[in-house]
Amino acid sequence: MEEGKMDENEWSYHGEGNKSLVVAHAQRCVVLRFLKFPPNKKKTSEEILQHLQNIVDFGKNVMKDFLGENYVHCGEVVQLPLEFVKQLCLKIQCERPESRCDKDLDTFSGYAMCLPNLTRLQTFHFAEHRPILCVEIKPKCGFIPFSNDVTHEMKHKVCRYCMHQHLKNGELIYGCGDARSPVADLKELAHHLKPFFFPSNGLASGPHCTKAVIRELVHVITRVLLSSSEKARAGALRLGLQGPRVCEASPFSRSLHNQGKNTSEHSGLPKGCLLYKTLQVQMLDQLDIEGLYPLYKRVEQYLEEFPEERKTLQIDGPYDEVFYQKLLDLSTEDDGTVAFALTKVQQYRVAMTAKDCSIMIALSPCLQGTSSDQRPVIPSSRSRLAFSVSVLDLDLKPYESIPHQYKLDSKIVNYYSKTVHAKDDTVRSTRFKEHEDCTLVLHKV
Ligand SMILES: O=P(O)(O)O[C@@H]1[C@@H](OP(=O)(O)O)[C@H](OP(=O)(O)O)[C@H](O)[C@H](OP(=O)(O)O)[C@H]1OP(=O)(O)O
Ligand SMILES: Nc1ncnc2c1ncn2[C@@H]1O[C@H](COP(=O)(O)OP(=O)(O)OP(=O)(O)O)[C@@H](O)[C@H]1O
Repeated sequence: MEEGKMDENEWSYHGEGNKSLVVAHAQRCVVLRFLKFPPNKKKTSEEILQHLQNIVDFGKNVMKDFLGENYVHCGEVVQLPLEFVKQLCLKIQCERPESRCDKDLDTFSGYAMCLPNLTRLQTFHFAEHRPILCVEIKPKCGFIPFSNDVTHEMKHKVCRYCMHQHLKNGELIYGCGDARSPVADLKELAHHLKPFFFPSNGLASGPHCTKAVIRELVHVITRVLLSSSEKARAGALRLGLQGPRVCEASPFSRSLHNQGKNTSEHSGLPKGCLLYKTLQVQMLDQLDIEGLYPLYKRVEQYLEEFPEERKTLQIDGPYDEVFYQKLLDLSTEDDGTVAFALTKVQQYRVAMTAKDCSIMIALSPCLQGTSSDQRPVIPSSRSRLAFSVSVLDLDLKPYESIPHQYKLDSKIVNYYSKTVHAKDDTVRSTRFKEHEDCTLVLHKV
């Protein structure tokens, strides 16, 4: 990146989450990712640089190994002219959603991360002039807690995600049970998808067509998620599923029940695929927050006595090879040491990170008669689709968030048990229609 020649007009607002904001370059397939902070919580430039460097190191030394070289793009920290950042911030402000404006873009340090634009196919450095369909999925937690430390029976039946949605009072959209008819929205979605999936150039229409196109989207995404690249290995972790396999509140559970099937002893995911690897990292949360919290307090007590040890314990980095090697110790035998407690705390932070990452899938039709340039392809009814799959938002969750997670966990389960589960049967039977063989549940962003 030629920092001296930065022009804000070449960059446009791309998206943002709770902690960072992303702008994309108009021609080149790169994005800049800036940190965001609440207005009264400014950090020094050194702190921001360290934070960004930690994100890059964590991706390189930990996540690349766990998830696979091909899926993780760590990027690099770049220093930008302050004037460019200020002008860019002014330019994009009007495009930011109001709900995200409680935090400001960091315009003081001049540091940001430069990453490949993962909404593009990863083999091209410049924007291509052919349609790209991009789907971002947040694969929240993929297992039900199996830890013996879990005290709330409900946590063995219903997953945290399903329970949490009720506490958030989020509105379910495109779900089968909401008051509005999703038909018009689904029709519009299908209209946009037809050029990618429908054999007759999107000219056919009607409810049957809408359903077929959306089913094909789900089919293609599933195939991409279950695919393995040749280089993909099973990953460094070997954690087996234990306990109940499927969330009782999910449509998947109902569908298995209807088919008279039991939940399987294993995840059923191919070992080289990204979903399997993501699940393995999520399962580093072996003890659940209920088993982890006392260990966190053990570390805290030690740090109160020996605050200078915080650095040696690598609580705030560096996230290097030593940090990585310690994560591989899967033993759950507590010998009462701070070392054991620390390993479990660090594994929990990594697991929470994997429970909050996103998977970006970019799909583009292969032109007829051309080779796929050695890119992976997936067949669809209209043409073959070249695709790339990447993981993003792999920022290690902070040590400080553990007490919050502990309190939140209790709040989520108590709320669900008291307010929802009591009247659950009626709600569930109306929310998810029986005999639906594909369910697309989208949430407002
Ligand atoms: O608590 P959850 O499971 O709702 O996850 C939060 C996410 O909510 P969602 O994925 O929409 O359910 C939440 O995402 P949104 O802001 O809702 O887009 C954040 O990713 C948050 O992480 P952090 O505090 O920014 O590090 C996430 O918080 P933690 O992963 O730190 O719990
Ligand atoms: N390298 C990238 N290429 C393309 N789009 C990206 C890239 N990185 C992030 N994005 C887009 O920007 C959005 C916000 O980025 P990101 O998820 O990293 O933000 P965050 O604030 O860390 O998220 P969270 O709310 O989960 O904490 C993503 O959801 C994605 O749509």
